[in-house]
Amino acid sequence: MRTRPLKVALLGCGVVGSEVARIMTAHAEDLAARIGAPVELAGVAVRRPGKVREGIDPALITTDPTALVKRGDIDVVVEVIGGIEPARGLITEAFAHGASVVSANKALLAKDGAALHAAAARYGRDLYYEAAVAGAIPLIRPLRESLAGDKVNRVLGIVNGTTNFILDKMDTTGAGYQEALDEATALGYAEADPTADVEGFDAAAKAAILAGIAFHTRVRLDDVYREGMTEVTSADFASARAMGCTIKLLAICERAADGGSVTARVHPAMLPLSHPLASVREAYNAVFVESEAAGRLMFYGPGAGGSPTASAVLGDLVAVCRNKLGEATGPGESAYTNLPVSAMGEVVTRYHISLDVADKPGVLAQVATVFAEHGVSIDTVRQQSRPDFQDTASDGGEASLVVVTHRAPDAALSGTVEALRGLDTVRGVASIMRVEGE
Ligand SMILES: NC(=O)C1=CN([C@@H]2O[C@H](COP(=O)(O)OP(=O)(O)OC[C@H]3O[C@@H](n4cnc5c(N)ncnc54)[C@H](OP(=O)(O)O)[C@@H]3O)[C@@H](O)[C@H]2O)C=CC1
Ligand SMILES: N[C@@H](CC=O)C(=O)O
Repeated sequence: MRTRPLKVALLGCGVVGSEVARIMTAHAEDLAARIGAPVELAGVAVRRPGKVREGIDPALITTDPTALVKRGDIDVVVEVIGGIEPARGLITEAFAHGASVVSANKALLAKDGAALHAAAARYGRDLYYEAAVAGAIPLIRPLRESLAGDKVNRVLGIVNGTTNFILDKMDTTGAGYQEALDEATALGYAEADPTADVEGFDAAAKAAILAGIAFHTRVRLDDVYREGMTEVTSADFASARAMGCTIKLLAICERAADGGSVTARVHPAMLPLSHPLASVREAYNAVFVESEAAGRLMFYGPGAGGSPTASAVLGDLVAVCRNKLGEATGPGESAYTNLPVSAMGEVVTRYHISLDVADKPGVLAQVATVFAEHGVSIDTVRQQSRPDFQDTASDGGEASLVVVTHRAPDAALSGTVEALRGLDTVRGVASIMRVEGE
């Protein structure tokens, strides 16, 4: 074993960084044995130097991450600050000053992954980011390396722990949205600004990364259709239960049947209780991969939290350190196909639409005609009178009409809903939710 240690600069010492530092110290001997050289924490960059940080030598703390990465003797930079800047500039400086980089920063990788990969290649360094998608779950490496000889056609996943935690609590305990979010934040799952979680930005970033790796193409954050989960109500859960479903915020990346394009989307969806992803509880993540030769694979585990995420960071650290010692780099970017990313309108799936309608003769026929005119085939219709509503315009009361469709293009469904809103007898569109799984 080499005795001279590899030097690691830790940028950020929050939920994830503090766990990385703790495990580096606690498992120093094991890490050294696996790498073939000891690893030494050479500096820890933070924003608030006065904060007590258990187990970290105060002499290592700095508020100048740029000076740390420019020192010239750093072998690996671990970036767990998050956000776009200064993280992006620091990673680029790290490459320029001789270091490889391990990052957990999905927001940055989804936005600027291509430029960062190009910079890493230019300087002959590694850029690893297993922790950026689905926390502790080994996913990037299996997709990039283990499935490199296969053709992945679909990736369907629960990739945000915070929203899965909230939806699970709402479903199983009847908890309110805010109560469940507060609990997820206290447990360290949520981002500093939980908007990124609940509005689906975090999952969209992960979907962009996953789609890019799975289909060997370039998918940017802006290519991902995104809907958050803040509008999901207890009434939606009741509708889902009536259909034998639950509701999950899903990231779905698909290759078109003709192989000529891909789509990536994030939105809440009803999922049959029999689907393996339906039983993913609390902040757990799971990703279902469908490939030509391997068939269906499922990856499951903790997707957020300091210690699980640190596990993925340290796995990358070991790999990058081994590459350093071997004076090699690992597999770089696999984006070589440059497939176009289709718009959401071209996505084909099923829909659950809940309408408030006047409860009088002919309404069902009117509604069915609108679906037919837009080429959307109805699978089931359920009507329920609503004694709580009084019809102001006519003799009848109001009814709730739940339509579940067969598979149809998203654009056709949007057209249908727009036309339904124009009917006098349709008082409102209470909810529209996609239905995934068979
Ligand atoms: N938390 C999780 O479960 C997961 C997080 N991630 C990703 O990991 C990364 C880190 O997340 P997390 O640990 O939760 O974030 P935190 O907010 O807990 O930690 C951020 C750290 O960065 C430091 N920091 C912020 N700005 C600067 C700056 N300008 N210069 C120096 N240091 C700075 C903060 O310093 P100070 O301590 O002084 O405030 C803090 O130590 C993010 O990219 C996140 O998306 C990925 C998977 C899961
Ligand atoms: N906020 C994220 C953390 C991991 O990426 C989540 O809740 O999944």
